[in-house]
Amino acid sequence: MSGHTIGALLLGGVGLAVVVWVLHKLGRALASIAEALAAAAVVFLALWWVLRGLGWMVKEIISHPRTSLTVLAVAAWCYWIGWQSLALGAATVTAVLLMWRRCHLVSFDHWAGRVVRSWWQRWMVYTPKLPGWLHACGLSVKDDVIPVDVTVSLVGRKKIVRKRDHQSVQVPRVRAVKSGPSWDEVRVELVPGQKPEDFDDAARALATARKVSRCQVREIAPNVVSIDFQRRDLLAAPVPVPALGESVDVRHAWAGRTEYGQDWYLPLHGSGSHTLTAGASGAGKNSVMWCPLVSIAPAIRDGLVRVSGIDPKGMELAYGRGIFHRYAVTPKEALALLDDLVGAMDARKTEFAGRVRTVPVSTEHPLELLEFDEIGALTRYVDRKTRDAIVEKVALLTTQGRALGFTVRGYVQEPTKETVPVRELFPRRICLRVTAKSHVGMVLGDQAYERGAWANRIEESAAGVGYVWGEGLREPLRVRAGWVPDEMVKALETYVVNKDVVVLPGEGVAA
Ligand SMILES: Nc1ncnc2c1ncn2[C@@H]1O[C@H](COP(=O)(O)OP(=O)(O)OP(=O)(O)O)[C@@H](O)[C@H]1O
Repeated sequence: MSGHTIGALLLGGVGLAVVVWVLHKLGRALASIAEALAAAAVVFLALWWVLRGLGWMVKEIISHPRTSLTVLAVAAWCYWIGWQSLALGAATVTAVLLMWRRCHLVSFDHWAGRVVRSWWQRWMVYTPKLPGWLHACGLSVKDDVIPVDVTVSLVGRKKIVRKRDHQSVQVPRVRAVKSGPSWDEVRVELVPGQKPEDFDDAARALATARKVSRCQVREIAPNVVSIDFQRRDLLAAPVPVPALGESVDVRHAWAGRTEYGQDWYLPLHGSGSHTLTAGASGAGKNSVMWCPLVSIAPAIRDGLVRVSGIDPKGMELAYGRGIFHRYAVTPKEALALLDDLVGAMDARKTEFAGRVRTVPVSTEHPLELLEFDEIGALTRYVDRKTRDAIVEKVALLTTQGRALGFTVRGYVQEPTKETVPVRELFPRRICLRVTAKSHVGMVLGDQAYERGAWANRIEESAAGVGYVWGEGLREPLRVRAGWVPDEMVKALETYVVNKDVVVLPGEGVAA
């Protein structure tokens, strides 16, 4: 080998060593850059997820403040004070709530029960299950435009893929759930492409999906409907009049049952005793009239309560004619009866003025109870002079009668101002089944319908069912008057008229 070749080989070897060394350095520099980039990506991703998590938490706290704050409070309590005291506190609160529920079910349900139940129904029933039910009942909107995925490869080629198996489906979102004693009101927000009528058509299918007997749909706003499910109905069957005792409280006469399955009482004397009951034909107005009379039967027989009846149809009260101390059918007779009552009231006023503030009920000064059936027939459909006189007398009795022991109970089919001009003078109103939504407001006042008094939706088969509102009731209360069959009216008459009869009308009469 010549010296020239050896020199070239040596030079080549050195050159290769330099190249390897440069590559080695380059590799190490690239590796540390890649490492730094990877570390930065990990930090960035972690930060991104933390921020997303925080954003989600803030959103949840704002949109569900009660649930989130409860969870936070429980977690904080467990962390700072310990779970034992939390368990003890929870047990104490539960015991207090149970006692409250036992002592006063209606106020418990209004302030606590329905809040917890609404929360439970929303998160355990409607939020997880309603989307599936809506979808199954055809109340979802499918996005028929097939999604297109665009992929850009490294070499710049665009690849278009149409996925047929991932069609998106939009389902109405649950906005709020309000759970009453019998009904759940679930407000949902419609998605574009839907209209409230679609929900009306699917109401029966939705009831089946929820496994309840009834479902109704109400339009709340152009894009919000309330889907109402009836969970249970304690007033589905007629309410029999229970066996009543000899002791009677005319301020607290048994009248039927409430939707909570509790007894419903009406005052026939004192504050809030003048009562107007509205209901379409066959709504059960007569059971609202007869039932409290049955429960105060001993007081009627003993002369502590004197019942007068105005019966324009000449049928209903005539069936228990013997119960009534005064009785009128024609407008002329009605006016004479009212004149007599107003005269008695004036006499009592003269006798007691300045001596007592409320006349005590006694046999000398009995509670005068006027049952005015079909009040509209005499305050609208008679000649003007008689009508004005009747309206004037009823107004006198309702405005001055309370403290003097005079109570008026009127019954009307059509509760408009023209039919019952003295409507506002009755402090207590009962709305049985009516034919128009507007009648609910006329009887129970503004907002009654919005707050759940859906008297226009009561079925014809549910005679005696109605709503009461006001007088300390925060929400309209669904009630059903006790069912008084004809035999019981006759038994009441016999008991009142014949002093030898010892069997109370509520006993031994099949309901
Ligand atoms: N509380 C009740 N429970 C069950 N069924 C009832 C009740 N009240 C009434 N009914 C049924 O409804 C029918 C009609 O009732 P009711 O005569 O009281 O109606 P109404 O409102 O007075 O009608 P109208 O104004 O036409 O006289 C009764 O014959 C009875 O079959």
